[in-house]
Amino acid sequence: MNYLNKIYTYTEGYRRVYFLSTLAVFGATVFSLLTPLIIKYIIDIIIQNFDLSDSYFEKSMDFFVGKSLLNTGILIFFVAFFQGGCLYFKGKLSSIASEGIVKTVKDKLYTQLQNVKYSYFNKVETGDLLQRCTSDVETIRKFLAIQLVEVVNIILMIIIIFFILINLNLKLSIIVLSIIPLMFIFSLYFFIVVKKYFKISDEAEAKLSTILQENIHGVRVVKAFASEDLEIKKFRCSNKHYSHVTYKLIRLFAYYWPISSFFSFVQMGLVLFLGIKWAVSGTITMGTVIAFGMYVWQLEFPVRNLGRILSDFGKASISFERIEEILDSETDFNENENLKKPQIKGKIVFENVRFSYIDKPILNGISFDLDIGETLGILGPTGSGKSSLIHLITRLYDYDSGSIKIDGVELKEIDKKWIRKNIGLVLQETFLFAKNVRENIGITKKILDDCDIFTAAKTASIHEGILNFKEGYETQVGEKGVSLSGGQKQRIAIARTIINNHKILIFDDSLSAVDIETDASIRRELKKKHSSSTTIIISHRISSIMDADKIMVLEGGKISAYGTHNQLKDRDGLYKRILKIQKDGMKEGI
Ligand SMILES: Nc1ncnc2c1ncn2[C@@H]1O[C@H](COP(=O)(O)OP(=O)(O)OP(=O)(O)O)[C@@H](O)[C@H]1O
Repeated sequence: MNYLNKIYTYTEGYRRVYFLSTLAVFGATVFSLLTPLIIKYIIDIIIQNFDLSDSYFEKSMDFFVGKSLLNTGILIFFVAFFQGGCLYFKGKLSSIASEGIVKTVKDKLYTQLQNVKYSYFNKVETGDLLQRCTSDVETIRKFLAIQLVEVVNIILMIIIIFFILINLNLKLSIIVLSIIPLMFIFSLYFFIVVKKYFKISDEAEAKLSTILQENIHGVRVVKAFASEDLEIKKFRCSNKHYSHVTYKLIRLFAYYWPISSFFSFVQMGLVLFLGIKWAVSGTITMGTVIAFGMYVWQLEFPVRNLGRILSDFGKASISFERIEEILDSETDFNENENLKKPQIKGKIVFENVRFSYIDKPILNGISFDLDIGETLGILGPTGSGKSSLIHLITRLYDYDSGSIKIDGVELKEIDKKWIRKNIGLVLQETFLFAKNVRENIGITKKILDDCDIFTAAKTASIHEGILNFKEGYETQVGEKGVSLSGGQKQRIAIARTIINNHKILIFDDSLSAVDIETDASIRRELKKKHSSSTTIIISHRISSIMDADKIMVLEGGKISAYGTHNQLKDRDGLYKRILKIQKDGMKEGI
């Protein structure tokens, strides 16, 4: 029930509406339970002309409607009208409350996903995350809007009917009501069994969404490798597992309904058999038997539905746990930390920096320094730790030991958001948003200024290219728009980064998809317009880094060579070898 406490915390701001909706439930329940008593009054007092009993209800009826059938009919009409009114308000108010609460949950989820640690996304699958943010949230909405209110309704109904039946006839009510605990225990047992299967089913559905999402995302790779058959097989296997689990759930429900029907039939059978027998012998009135029958009938569906609602409680609790897992995950930003927000000028000093992913050592004693406005080129084989190094500068990961200072301030003492806002990073993988080119370039700007956008695009050597698009800067990119070449996407991503005139610029292999000439032109423009920015360029292409003030060769997480192009070009080692390979390749026109 811990999750109920948590849900309670989310109801803040909507508790009054929820309370009013509970009152409406109460009203609807009370009105719905009046009808059988009125019918009993009609049969016993109006038709059979029995004497009034001691019951307050019959005395009140006699006072208000007398023995008139017409007046009683009008009363039934009003009871139905008020019951309908209460049901309307119940639906309306519980929907307002549940929608409001779900909105809060969605806002919290989205904010949390923006703030979770960068490393969080290494261990979660996108399909699973999407499922948590959509169908799990929907399960919570249904729980709050329908099931919770329904449970209150059923419990109220059982309590009120219990008191009415006891007052009508103690013996018959004990026999009839003794079936309810059996039904409840059965429902509870069912709920416990089914909860396990709901979790398995949710996980299977998430797996299926992940495969689907991955496949749609990577459809080009699948087609290029002609691996459609393999993908279909993978999907079918997952789909089979999902339908197997769902089938198990359906089978469990298929057992549930006949068994709970059996309980209901026994209950109704007892009322009819004993009630009519006692009515014939004159122990109770026929009106009482009919009222009993109506109450048992009224209870039948809610009590039978209790198991289903309880099982949905199970589903909601699983969904809630899955949502809580996201909300409880560690975030990157701690408001209480009160970290520094120094003005960033661009001096970077690494001293004996070591870093590992959990227990996998990646960087081993990295030391170098960069003055304001200097350019560092980093070269190294795949997996040597180049990206990891720049992830440390932006505090996407924190170093284990050693020191990184930005303008003399220890990096770990600088606010993460602040440092990221002050560093322009072009990532290795280019991602563009499903917006137009103009919006993509200015996505980090509050106000889109065309002049800034054009300047950034010109520096990234993409301005002319954009103007050649049919709709120019208004051209949609991303899923709905035209397909851009890899180089065009990279250059838009570069423009998006440099538009902010950061004092530190980092390019993580972000010129790999452009030709050598464009690469040189972009670097020339950068030097001209961002000469005061400290720049780090990671590249596998010597020509991209040869003009840098300093060049670092990274091998196996260690600096194997450090210097200028002139110092490294003749020194034995990786740099010289790659230079030769690339020179030879150019000569051969590769
Ligand atoms: N999130 C991660 N968790 C665990 N290991 C990781 C993670 N990211 C990278 N690695 C590992 O760290 C090592 C260095 O990776 P990194 O991305 O820094 O290399 P790189 O030099 O940038 O490679 P490339 O030139 O291919 O981009 C690799 O062995 C990689 O497998």
